[in-house]
Formats: sequence, structure tokens, C-alpha cells
Amino acid sequence: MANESAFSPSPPAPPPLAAADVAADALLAPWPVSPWPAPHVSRPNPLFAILPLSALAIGLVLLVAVAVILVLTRRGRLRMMGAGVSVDGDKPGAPASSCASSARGSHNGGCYAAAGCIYGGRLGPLGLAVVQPRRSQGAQVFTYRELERATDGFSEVNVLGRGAYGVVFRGRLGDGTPAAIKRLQLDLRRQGEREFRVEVDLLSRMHSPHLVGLLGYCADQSHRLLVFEFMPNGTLKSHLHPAVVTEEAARTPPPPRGVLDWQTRLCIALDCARALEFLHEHTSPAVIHRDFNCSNVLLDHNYRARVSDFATAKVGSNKANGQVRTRVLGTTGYLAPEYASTGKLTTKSDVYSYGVVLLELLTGRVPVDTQRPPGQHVLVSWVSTTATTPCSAVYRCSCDLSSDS
Ligand SMILES: Nc1ncnc2c1ncn2[C@@H]1O[C@H](COP(=O)(O)OP(=O)(O)OP(=O)(O)O)[C@@H](O)[C@H]1O
Repeated sequence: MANESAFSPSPPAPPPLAAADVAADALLAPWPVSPWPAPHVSRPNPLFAILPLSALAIGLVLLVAVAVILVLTRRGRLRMMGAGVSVDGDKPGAPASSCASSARGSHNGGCYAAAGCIYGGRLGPLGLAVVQPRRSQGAQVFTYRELERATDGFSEVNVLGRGAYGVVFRGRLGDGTPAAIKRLQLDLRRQGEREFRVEVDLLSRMHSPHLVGLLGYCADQSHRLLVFEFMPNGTLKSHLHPAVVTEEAARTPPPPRGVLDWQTRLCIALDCARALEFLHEHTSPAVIHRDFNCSNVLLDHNYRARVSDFATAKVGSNKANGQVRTRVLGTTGYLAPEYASTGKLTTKSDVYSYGVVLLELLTGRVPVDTQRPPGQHVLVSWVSTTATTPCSAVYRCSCDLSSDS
């Protein structure tokens, strides 16, 4: 069959045109008509050249557009990270934040959330921090050497105090700024890393005159240090309960210290309330301090109070009641009973702790004192059972105040 078609006779040749027809065609056609079909000349179709070129151009434009969008999105995200607050520090090893929100507006003439998230989300694959360039705004990055120099080689003479996560040294930075430098102790399981991340992540985003500012940090090799504004009048605890504080803490400022007068106490109470208001109402989601107590209230040169120690802070939930379920952490005597018994944490847990600090300011008593007579061991229970009327509460408190501190 195939052979048949291959050798089939060619179609009959067309009959030759009459000479008259040719002449008539020549008159009608705008160009001379040949009686024979024109030889096939393969002229390149211009479309074949234009199409690939325009595809290439469109591709390039698209590429540039995608690149621009990526750059803009990344910048926008970084800006949000700077202003936002988000820490999920209970997930060890997780990049520090999603940074989805921002602190709102100004507060009491000075609270604002500023850009400066430097540490969050910039960890190498092994959790080692990538050293960042210094910034004029926000937390600075220090080398271990710089902080070693600032503290005279972490000299014992400069120890301000020891906390659960490390030792705090008095220091002077290269530009002369006094600082409190906290050297975190990382154990083999890198405990302390989470606290470091939370403090850097939160404090480099939240700025309020009622919080102790983070000047910078160091994540050099395995060293983890936090550099805070130096609070020359030490902790509220060292003023209210000087007999209880450690020998080291008593070095700041040099003793003896006078009794805090009522006006100063009231001012401290207001400053603390504003600090908590900032954390609870002016950041979104709210930040729950989780360990608000009088050793985390520091006093500046004017005895204005600032809240510190965000190592165990927790970002609250955006849901209706803002409740988060978490491990129970905090300091004995300051824990809200419902949080202690259920592990359900809300901003109200901080408010309870604030109430205990208020009672300390009023009475000069420590929250738990087993040396006292039965029924008076726990400050809150004692006040709630004894102080039946506001007048008797104030009377009893001022009596205690003059005798205790
Ligand atoms: N910014 C600061 N300025 C001056 N002194 C400070 C500063 N920060 C901390 N200190 C001193 O260092 C001590 C230890 O502080 P740190 O925050 O490590 O522990 P803490 O809050 O006392 O205890 P913990 O961390 O166990 O709750 C404080 O009691 C205080 O005397």
C-alpha cells in the first residue's frame, strides 16, 4: 500500500493557459504574473524573532519584579520584627520570634517600641549566634573581650549580685557608659540559652522608662552576656529588707541606706504599676512578666523604679482571656494561687505579685517569714485576716514599717 502510493503516477499537468488569459491577468494584477508557480523562497518570519525576544524581556521584567517584591517584603517583615513582640521561649532552639505585632503608641510620655530586634531569628544552624554589626539604635552587640575589659576581667570586686541564671557585674563600657553586665551560666544542656534569648528578644523591642533598658548583649562562641543600664540604687528588696539581701547586693549602692519615705514608696508603686500597664496593655500580645517581685524592681539615681529580669517572661495569648498554660515559675510568696495550682497564666498573675509588692511597700515585711509568730508567716494571709478595715491595715502597716525598715 505504501509502495503503491510512493509510486503512484503524478497528477496530470495543467492545460497550458491561453495567451489571451495571460494578457488579461497581467492587466488585473498589480505585478506581472508569471504563468508558472513562483519558486519557493524561505524568507524568515519576523514573528519567529520577535516572540523569543519579547518572552525574554517579559521574563526579565518578571524576575526584577519578583526580586523587588521579595526585598520589600523582607524589609517590611524586619520593620515589624523591630516593633513587634513575640517570644515563644518555651520551645528551645526555635528561632526566637514571629514578631507579629507592635507596641501601641506612646505611654506616659515615653514608652514606645523601637526597632532593634537583633538576636531573634538570627541563629546559625547549631543555635550559635551570628555576630551582628553594631547599631546606633537598639541593643548593641559586644564581643566577650569588650565586656571582659569593661568589668576588669569579671573581677569579684565588681560583682553586683548573683541570680538564678548567672552573675551580674558592674562595668563601664568603652564609651564610658556605666552598665550592669550579666554573665549567664550555660550548663551542658545549654540551660540559660532560653533565658538569654527571651531577654534579648523582648527587651530589644520594648522600650519604656519603667523597664530597665538592654544596652546590648554578647553571644560570642559559648558566652552569653546581657548588658543592662546600670541602676545605681540597686533593688527595691535591698531597701525594704536590707537584712535579707546578700552581702554582694548590699554593695550597690554603698550602705548605709536610709528608710524609703512614703512619697518615694508611692512613687515606686506607681512606677511599677506603669511598667506592668505597659507590658499588659501597651504590647500586643501582652507580655506577662511571670516573676514580678521586689528583687526585680531596680531603682535609678532618683529612686524611680524600673522593672527588670524578663528571663521567664511569657507572651500572653491574643485569645479572649489572654490565658496561657505553662510551667509554674516564679518566687515563693508572690505566686498567684490560681496560677500556682493550675499553671494557667494570665496578666492577672502579675497583678497578684504586684499586690504582694504593694504590701511589702506598706508593711516593710517579707512575703514569707517563718520567724514570725504563727498566723503571720505569709504576708498576704496575715493582711487578709488581720486588716479587717482599711484604717486598721494602714495603722498596722505603718507600725511595722517604722519597726522593720
Ligand atoms: N541593671 C542593674 N543595675 C544594678 N544592679 C543590678 C542590675 N541588674 C541586676 N543587678 C544586681 O544583680 C543582682 C542579681 O540580679 P539578677 O537579675 O541576676 O538576679 P535576681 O533577680 O536577684 O534573682 P533571680 O534571677 O534568681 O530572680 C540583683 O539583685 C541586683 O543587685
